[in-house]
Amino acid sequence: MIVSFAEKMLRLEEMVETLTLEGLGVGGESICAHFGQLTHGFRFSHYDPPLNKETGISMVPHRDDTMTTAILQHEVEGLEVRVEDGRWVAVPPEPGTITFVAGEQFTVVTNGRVKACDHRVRTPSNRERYAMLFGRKRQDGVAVTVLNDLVDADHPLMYRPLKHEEYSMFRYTPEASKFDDPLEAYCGVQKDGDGARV
Ligand SMILES: O=C(O)CCC(=O)C(=O)O
Ligand SMILES: [Fe+2]
Repeated sequence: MIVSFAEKMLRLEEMVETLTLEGLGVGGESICAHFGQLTHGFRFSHYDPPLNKETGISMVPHRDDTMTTAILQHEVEGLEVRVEDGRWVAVPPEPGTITFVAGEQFTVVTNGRVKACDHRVRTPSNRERYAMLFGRKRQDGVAVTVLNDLVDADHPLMYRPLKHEEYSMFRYTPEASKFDDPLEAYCGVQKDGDGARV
């Protein structure tokens, strides 16, 4: 059963990614080649009632290190996403709904056109909570690169190839926490006088 569920999730994820990439003008062959370099996995999460009853926060704001993450919330609320004006918006745990959040790898692939989604878990009702997550990311050993279709005179290359295993080690270091955007700091193409890492 879990295998057939995973297959369906994969098909759905491919559909969401395809629509997004096609919408940005990426051709079918590039999308196929990109999909050929991905892998996927499931995670199940259980949250005790939040330790801090006042804030209700049980997962701090973060960006995923995936291409995309599909999130299924089971009955109890919690997922919140940060929208453009900085407000946090709750995503209700409606039965049968799946929320897709873009991860940092998708920002690289789309040459910065799709920003990774800031999200967190906050459960004001202080209830125990379950969620299921289906993530898609680049296979180990294969760097994440910008899709050529998304680089042109109006959209210069924004990211060098991202060695994602190395980045995940850097990502949680004290050095990385100094940056608002550690991805940019790690593999952003150097702009005038800006101190991006090589
Ligand atoms: O539980 C959720 O709704 C989201 C969890 C999450 O963002 C994560 O595990 O990265
Ligand atoms: Fe997340």
